[in-house]
Amino acid sequence: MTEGAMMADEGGEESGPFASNGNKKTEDHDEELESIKRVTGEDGVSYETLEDAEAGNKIQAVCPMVVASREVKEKKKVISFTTTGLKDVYLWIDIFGFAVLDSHGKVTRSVPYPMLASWMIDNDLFQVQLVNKKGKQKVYTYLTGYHTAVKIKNRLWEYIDLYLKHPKAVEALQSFCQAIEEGNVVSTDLLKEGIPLDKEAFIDESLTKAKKIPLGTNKDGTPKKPAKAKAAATSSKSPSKDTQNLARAEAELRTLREALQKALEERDEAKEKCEGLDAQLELLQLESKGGGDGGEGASAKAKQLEEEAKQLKEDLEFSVRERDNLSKQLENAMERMQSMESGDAGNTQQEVLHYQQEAQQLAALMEEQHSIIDDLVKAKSDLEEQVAQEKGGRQQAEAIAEAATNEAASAIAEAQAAGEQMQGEQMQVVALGAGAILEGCEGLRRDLATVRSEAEALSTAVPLMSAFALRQLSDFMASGAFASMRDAMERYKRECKLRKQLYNQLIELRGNIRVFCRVRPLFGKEIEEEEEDVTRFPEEDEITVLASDGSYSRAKTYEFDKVFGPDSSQTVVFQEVAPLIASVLDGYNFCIFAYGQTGSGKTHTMEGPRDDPGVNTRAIAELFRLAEERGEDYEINVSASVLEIYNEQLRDLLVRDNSKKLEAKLAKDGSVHVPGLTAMKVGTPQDIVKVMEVASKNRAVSATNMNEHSSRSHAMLSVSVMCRNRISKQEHRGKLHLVDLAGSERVGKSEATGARLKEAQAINKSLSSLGDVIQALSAKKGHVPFRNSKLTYVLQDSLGGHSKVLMFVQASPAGSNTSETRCSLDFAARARNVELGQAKQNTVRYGDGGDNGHAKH
Ligand SMILES: Nc1ncnc2c1ncn2[C@@H]1O[C@H](COP(=O)(O)OP(=O)(O)OP(=O)(O)O)[C@@H](O)[C@H]1O
Repeated sequence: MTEGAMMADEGGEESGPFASNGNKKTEDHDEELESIKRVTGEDGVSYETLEDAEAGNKIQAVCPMVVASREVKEKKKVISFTTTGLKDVYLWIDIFGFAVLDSHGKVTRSVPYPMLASWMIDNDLFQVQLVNKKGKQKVYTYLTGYHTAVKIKNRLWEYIDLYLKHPKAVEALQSFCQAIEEGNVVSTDLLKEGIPLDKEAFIDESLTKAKKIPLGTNKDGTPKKPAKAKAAATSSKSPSKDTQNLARAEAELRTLREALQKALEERDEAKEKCEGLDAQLELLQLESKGGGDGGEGASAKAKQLEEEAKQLKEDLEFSVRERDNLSKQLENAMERMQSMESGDAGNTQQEVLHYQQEAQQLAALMEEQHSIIDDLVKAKSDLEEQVAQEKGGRQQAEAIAEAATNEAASAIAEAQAAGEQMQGEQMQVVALGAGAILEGCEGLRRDLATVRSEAEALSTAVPLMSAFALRQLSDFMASGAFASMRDAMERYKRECKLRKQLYNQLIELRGNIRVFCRVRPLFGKEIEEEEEDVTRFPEEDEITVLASDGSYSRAKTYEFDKVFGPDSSQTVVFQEVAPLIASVLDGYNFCIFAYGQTGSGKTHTMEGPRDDPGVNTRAIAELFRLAEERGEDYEINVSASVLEIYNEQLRDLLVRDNSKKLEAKLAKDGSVHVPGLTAMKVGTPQDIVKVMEVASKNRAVSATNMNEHSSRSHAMLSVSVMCRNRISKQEHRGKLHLVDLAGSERVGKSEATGARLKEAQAINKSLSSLGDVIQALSAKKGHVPFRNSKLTYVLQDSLGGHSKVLMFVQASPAGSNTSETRCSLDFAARARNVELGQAKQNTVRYGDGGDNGHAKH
């Protein structure tokens, strides 16, 4: 502990935070301390006091003499003190004493007190550990604002500089550094424990503090018990034990004081000796410099004395260190006694903890402020940069503008000069031009006369030439050449037809899905809004879709089995379907479905208007026509059912109450049945119209808006045909599915909410499942996901079960529908690649127990 503190205790006197020892050698010290006291206040040095002192600029200021290092580990290196902002600086400062400054900041006196206390600055936390006037160690924590912290820090650097300039301070500092080197430094904080630390432990302890861990750790580095708890534990002990402890501590203290006193005496003695020897040495050196006979002897003596002095100095240093150790032990003993007398230590500890908490909060705030300041600084520099750039740019622009102005001026001048010259030249040009025009007119007049005479010649030649041509033509037609040309043309047509037939046969064999594309005409609103028609038909059975603006930039051409343009009538379309219908009578399953976005004409193609029916009615009429053609030998039974798939539920559209739940079932032979679905017997083509009407009515019952509803559900008209050959006793059972799918553009659209969202999701699910099924079929995958939706499940025996399939891909020609049209055509192109395999005929001999009653009436 400090000399001063110890002596104050001894003498029973107290003189401020740093007590005097009453020793005559330190009398001056006492005075100095008194003067310090005036500005330091009762509790020790506080920044505010210094500030006040300086603000008045009258009285002397007191500052701590410190050694500090930004890196605690480099504590011994006290030379470089550069400041780089507070943020990342953990500053550990040890006070060696106090320097007294005058109003100009000059050190007038210094009072070195090595190892008196420690200061720590961590951002806005400014902590001072001092020894109060009772010689008791106390921690004072000052929470400062950012700017104050900066000032304190800067001030400390100033103090350090001043301190280092002061010879006494340097001396103290050197001994301190040496003490650190030798590992004899005792942390002030750990003096309480009376444990002298080695250098490493000291550094570790310092680092712990720098990291803001509550003050005080045990020797092994574990956190100490809070003082309060300690106090509580102590209070629970019996009073006699406390008394014993106190007595023991007093005895220890006495012993230590004695030892210290002895050490001090030894030191003073050694110092005196040393000073005497120094004086002698000086004298001898002077003598030896002066020369003479005795020079050599004197010089030898001087050397010997120098050796002695050196030895004594070392002894002195050793005793100083010894004394310091003893001081520390003494301080520790005193501390322990005091903590037994009062709960002060606990209070201090609590105080420290409290301040540390507040400090942490403030540190967080500071952090925030720092980042704001950093942002502001950055913004400022950005702005400055911008301003500089703009300045540069403006200067450049001004230079360019000036150059342009100059150029313009010279151009104007040149233009004026040229203008004047041109006026004369222009006159000449005009005169020349007029001459040329006159000449041209002359030439034209001459040409006109020639043309007139030629026309007259021709008017007489043409009748003669046409008579000649007619004669030639009749000769040619009469000749064999014309006949052979006509033959060639007919042969070509036949070839084409044959090729088509062969192709169809190939399709038939492979079982490819046939794809017919039909483009509807632009209608009403689209014409009004002058929408672009983006479809072109470059070749037969080819369609090109242009970009939405009608350009060929992203044109894509598709080839299908048949392509019908907007002018194609229902009759023309059906002509292509009709040949396939016969297969139903022969016991084949045939599925025709229409795919496309809403309003692309699916219903028009499949159902069509009453006065111009579509595929459904025409197909059934064709069935009856073919049956009739087959004559008496055949017995034909036709029945129809209409199924709707709405929101992934099956509905029977031939009954009024369609609340009955229907489920599709897959039979062992791979055919799909819907148990409970009504099948109506159809005897004539007109009957199918009635069936359609019933279905339409029942569909309308469950929907507020029929048209809207039709776009959001799939409708499937299934016609079952039983055709018996009375002679061969063969029975063919064929099925014709006619499917009008929901609008495909709903796939992926999700803006809908509530009921619409549910519908959209259901359509999405079923059509994407259809896509997956098509994909799996075209990739010839082993597993085809028919079960993923009701639609694909119902179509399983058409798409996967040796059925013939025809797909109508419907397209809108409007530019606004380009992307939907492309999607539909891409989908159809994929479908066209699907090879379902050769269709299977369902034939039984009805006399052999085949089931006849598959139709319900
Ligand atoms: N080829 C065509 N010739 C003349 N008009 C047509 C043609 N195709 C469709 N239309 C007309 O276009 C409109 C929309 O056609 P349609 O109702 O058949 O479309 P859709 O694809 O079935 O629509 P949704 O998916 O909503 O049921 C109807 O007024 C229909 O008469």
